[in-house]
Amino acid sequence: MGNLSKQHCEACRADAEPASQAEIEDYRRELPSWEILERESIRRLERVFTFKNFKQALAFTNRVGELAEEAGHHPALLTEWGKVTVIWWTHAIKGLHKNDFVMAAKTDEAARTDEAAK
Ligand SMILES: C[C@H](O)[C@H](O)[C@H]1CNC2=NC(N)=NC(=O)C2=N1
Repeated sequence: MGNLSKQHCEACRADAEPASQAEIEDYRRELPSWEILERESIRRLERVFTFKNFKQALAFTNRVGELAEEAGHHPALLTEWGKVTVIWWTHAIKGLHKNDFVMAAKTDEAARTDEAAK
């Protein structure tokens, strides 16, 4: 297990460097369940978490929302019955920054300590 989840987000600035391909490959070794998808010409990190019901999915959504507020870095969250889709990207650079990988690792950690998440 690496240390991405223990790191902190830097301020999101429009002139921030996007993650390089080599960095992305390196970070993804710690994030095997995340996919990189391109939507509307923006690369994003996406993972689906599953739950037994809507209530557990909503509780996890709120936990991820708290992490986002603590970090000042915010995901797209789609809460459905038994399922939460979490998508990270950096609005300021319309792409992937190290912050997104740090937040994906924090999301995984939240799921690991959440009995209900699969
Ligand atoms: C002012 C405020 O910190 C910025 O607008 C932050 C808020 N949260 C953010 N979240 C994400 N994912 N990308 C950003 O560029 C971003 N910018």
